[in-house]
Amino acid sequence: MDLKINQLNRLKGELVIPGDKSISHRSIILGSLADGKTRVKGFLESEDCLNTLAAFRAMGVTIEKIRPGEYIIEGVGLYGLKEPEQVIDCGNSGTSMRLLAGLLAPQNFYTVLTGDHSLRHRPMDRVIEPLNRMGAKIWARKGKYAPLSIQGSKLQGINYSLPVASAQVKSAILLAGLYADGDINLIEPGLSRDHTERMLIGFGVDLQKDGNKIHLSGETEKRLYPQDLQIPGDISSAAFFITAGLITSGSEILLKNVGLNPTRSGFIEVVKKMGGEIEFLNPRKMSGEPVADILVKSSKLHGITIEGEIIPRLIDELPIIAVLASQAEGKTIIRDAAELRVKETDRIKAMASELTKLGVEIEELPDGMVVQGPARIRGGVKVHSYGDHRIAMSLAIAGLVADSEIIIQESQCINTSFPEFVKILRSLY
Ligand SMILES: O=C(O)C1=C[C@@H](OP(=O)(O)O)[C@@H](O)[C@H](O)C1
Ligand SMILES: C=C(OP(=O)(O)O)C(=O)O
Repeated sequence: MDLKINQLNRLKGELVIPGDKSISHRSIILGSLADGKTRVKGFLESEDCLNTLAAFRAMGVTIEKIRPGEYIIEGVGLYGLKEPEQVIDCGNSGTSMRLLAGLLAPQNFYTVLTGDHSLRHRPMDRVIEPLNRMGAKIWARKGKYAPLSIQGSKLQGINYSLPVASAQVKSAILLAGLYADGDINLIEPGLSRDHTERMLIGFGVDLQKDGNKIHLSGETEKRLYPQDLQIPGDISSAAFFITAGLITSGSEILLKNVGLNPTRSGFIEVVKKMGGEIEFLNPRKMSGEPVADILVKSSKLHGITIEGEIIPRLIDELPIIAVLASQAEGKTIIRDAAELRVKETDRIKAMASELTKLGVEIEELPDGMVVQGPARIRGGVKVHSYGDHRIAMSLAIAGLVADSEIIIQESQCINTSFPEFVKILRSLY
């Protein structure tokens, strides 16, 4: 489907950003494993999270929709999942596949996980390797790719230094660890999003975290207690509209209820460093996560260097940061972000090729990119999403400052993480 975007200035208004994708996945997983009813409000009804939800229904969990975004999960306890009759289809969602691989490895049944073309070409060996070391029996196409077949088995603990800062790998091991004989000791090379740790603790699991070290004892009997969860707005979705407010002239927008977990909010640090006018109102906590309303105004931005420990804390925001950089004075250099090459598409290559079509001077690095701003965005151009939701939305925001209409091809992938994106964008015209 083509998405047509026209120039837009003076963005005004109050936007409600939909629920966090990472937390929505985890609410279904942990709610299903708890003993009793968990109520979730603000659940993100995007394709990825609905795939996780469908997987648990297929494993015998009753999940009732009360109203949009509100669900009751009848948790079956750690040992109550049932063997699904069918292959589990994770669609486009790396989070679903990697977290489920960890959870399914210690069950007393057999499962097969598959996904769409993109997901079947993303590396799964990063979870298979540590899980098999714990005693899991997981087989993969070419040892690395989905479909994965998992024969549940008894697991041991593990001492493991993660080779990449990945919340999905960490979470897969912790979910497997709920069933393991022996301790789980993890060391992360850099801090990645810590929603799994916060939520496991919130559900009553005795987990210790000290900087980049995580300990889950194998001694204590594990049990998850049901919760009432309110999911904050997704900072990764908010980033598109924050950028829109910053780069269009005469704009002032308020984004309500945005999650500001420090392991996720590297994007905000980048905006401030580039000179963005951004304010935080009404700071509060929501289900153990820091949240605020964000006021953003059109700003004069300048280029910066983004590298090192901040990268995992803004990994999904790098495509939209490339757009932000295209409107900033001077050079923005992004390094240490080779992980972008193994997301839904190669996001370095995709942004470099599509922003070049729009007239931006952008150079691809093996682990990042260099963007020279400020660029005049060329109108009358067709760009491609590569089937990747974050590429599609980043290009749409670039279109707001284009000379004339641009067209984003294959834009339906936006439903992966942000089905309301186009509606919210149109409300600003
Ligand atoms: O755990 C999660 O919810 C996620 C972790 C990140 O992936 P990696 O763990 O591969 O870095 C991120 O890119 C993805 O969108 C969601
Ligand atoms: C990389 C992403 O998600 P996942 O890994 O779950 O497919 C994303 O949402 O940008």
